[in-house]
Amino acid sequence: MSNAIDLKQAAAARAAELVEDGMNVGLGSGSTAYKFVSLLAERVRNGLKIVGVPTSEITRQLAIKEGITVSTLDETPSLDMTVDGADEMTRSLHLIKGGGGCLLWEKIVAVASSRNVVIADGSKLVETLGRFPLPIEVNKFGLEATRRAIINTFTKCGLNGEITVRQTEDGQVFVTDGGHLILDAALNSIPDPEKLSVQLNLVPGVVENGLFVGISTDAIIATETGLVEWSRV
Ligand SMILES: O=C[C@H](O)[C@H](O)[C@H](O)COP(=O)(O)O
Repeated sequence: MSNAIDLKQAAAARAAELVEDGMNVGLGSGSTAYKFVSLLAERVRNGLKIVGVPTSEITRQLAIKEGITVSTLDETPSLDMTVDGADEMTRSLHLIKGGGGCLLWEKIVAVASSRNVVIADGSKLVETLGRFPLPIEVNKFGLEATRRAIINTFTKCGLNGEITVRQTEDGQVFVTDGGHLILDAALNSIPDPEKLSVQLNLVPGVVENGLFVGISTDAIIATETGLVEWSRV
C-alpha cells in the first residue's frame, strides 16, 4: 500500500466485509466513509440485503446513486452497525469528528447503533486528542455570546485556544445539513475529552461537539504494514 487513499480503501474494504445480510447500517461521512459506502454497494449489487441510514446529505445522495436502499432514523431508529471515519482517534477509541461538518447527524446515528466501527488510515491515530481543531456545531442565534461562553468553558477545563467560524472554500459561512454553524477550536491538546464534551454541551447555543467519547466500539486502521483492528474493552 502506498498512499493515504489506498489505506482508506483498505480500511473501508475490511469494514464492508463485516456487514451481514439483513442489517440496518449507519453510513458515515467523509472520504473514508464514502469508500465504505461504495464498497458496500458492490456487495448489495451482488445480493446483500441491507438498509442504510446516511449521516449527511452527501452520503444519502451517494448511497442512492450506488443503489443502496436508504432509510431514516424515523423509519429505522435502531441500527446494527455504523461505519464512519474520524479526524483523530486514540487507542481507547475517543475521537474528534466533524472535519466535514457532519458531526451532529453522525453522533445521532452512532448513538442509535449497537456497534460503531471507525475506519481510518494510521495518520489519524494520536496519543492525545486536540491537534486537529475541535469542531463545535452551534445555533446561528447569539453567535458571539455562544463563542464567549465556549471560551469560558475552555478556561474552566484548563484549556485555551482560538475559535474561528468555519467558512467554505469560496469564503461563505459554512452551514451544516441541520442548518447550524461550525466553530473550530484550536486547542492543541484535550487531555480529558469526556469532561470537555459534557461541559461544552451545557452551553446554550451549542448543538453538539465533535468529541465522540464512549461511542465507538471497534477500530480498523490501515497502516503501511497492514490492517490493525481492535475493539473497546
Ligand atoms: O464531518 C465529517 C466526518 O466526521 C468525517 O468522518 C471526518 O472528518 C473524517 O473524514 P475523512 O475520512 O475524509 O478524513
